[in-house]
Amino acid sequence: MPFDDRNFPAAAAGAPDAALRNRRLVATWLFSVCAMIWVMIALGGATRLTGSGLSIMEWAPLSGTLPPLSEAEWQRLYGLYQQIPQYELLNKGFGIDGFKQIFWLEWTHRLWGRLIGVVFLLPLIVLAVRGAIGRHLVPRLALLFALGGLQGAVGWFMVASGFFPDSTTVSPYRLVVHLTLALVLYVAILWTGLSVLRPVRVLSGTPGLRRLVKLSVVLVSLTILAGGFVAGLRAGLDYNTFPLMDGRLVPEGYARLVPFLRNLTENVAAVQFDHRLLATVTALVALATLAAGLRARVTGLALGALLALGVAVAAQYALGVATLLLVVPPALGTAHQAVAVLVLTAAIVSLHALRRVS
Ligand code: HEM
Repeated sequence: MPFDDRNFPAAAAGAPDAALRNRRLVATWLFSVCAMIWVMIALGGATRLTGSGLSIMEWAPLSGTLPPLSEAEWQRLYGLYQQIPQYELLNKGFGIDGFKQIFWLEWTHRLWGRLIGVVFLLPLIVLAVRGAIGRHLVPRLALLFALGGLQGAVGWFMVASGFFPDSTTVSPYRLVVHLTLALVLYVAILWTGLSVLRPVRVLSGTPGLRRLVKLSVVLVSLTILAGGFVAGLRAGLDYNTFPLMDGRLVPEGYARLVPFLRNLTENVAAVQFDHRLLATVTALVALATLAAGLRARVTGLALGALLALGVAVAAQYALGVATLLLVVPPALGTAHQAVAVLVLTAAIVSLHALRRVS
């Protein structure tokens, strides 16, 4: 969908100042939602890494907003938790106080999700009614809201896989679907906000630079996907050396599963190796992209975004290695998950700033 003045009725009516104000207002709102999704992704990482994600066995989008308000309600929820294998296998006998500790993080994660929905929907209605957003943009934003609701359902679909017999964690596949949908939503809202703010397409950079930026976006996305499988399989708890894995560059047993494709998602050694390899290629390509941008003398937002990409990817690489060497402490693992979103953000803003005029 093109972003032009038809999306901002005040401009069409010949009021450029009002249109500019509307654009800034709408963009600020969309970027605020992005910031909330970023916090949500970090909270999700902390929830997973502290083993809190399976503590609420019900999916109650409305009534679940309130935490337990009586001792009887705490006991009821604790009773439900005692029925799942994670309690039997990992937390047996940790008592109501232990249960409360893991409950609060998962509850906060869900509450934050509901808040994002409210912060998206209410301004959407108000801005659309006041004519601050035009007819052309409303369906796209409504679709994004519906996708947000779907993400809540996918979250529950993921959590439900943790209740299977003998299971103490959720399915890695469902975890990756949940992470991917969160990032698709994040990128779509970010891109929409950027397009609202900068509807005029100014061509800058060279075709070679634009190709490198696109490659960076693809590689960052693939590395994040691979990271999802490392997290889902808890593959960071093994091979805690760098750069060698058990004394070898390519770990023994890389291709031990048949058919071969299963190794990419189910074999701890291969999943961790692939993430390392992809991260290394991503970091090199992102730094080459920054160098190409400096050579092409890009300025303004494009320069800022490319510099941010270089810094973020280097920090993320270092964080990844530290997380691995220290055997995934929750604080570092959460930071690694959060900074991944910043790397993606820098790559997407670079792409937007350098996009081609059609
Ligand atoms: C461009 C660089 C990198 C990106 C974008 C990236 C991204 C990610 C993401 C998104 C996750 C978690 C996904 C989730 O929780 O669902 C993850 C997990 C992980 N990554 Fe990276 N990563 C990068 C570099 C590295 C490097 C260089 C290493 C180590 C050599 C590393 C080691 C790990 C480990 C051990 C985990 C699992 C942590 C956990 O269980 O929470 N990463 N990565």
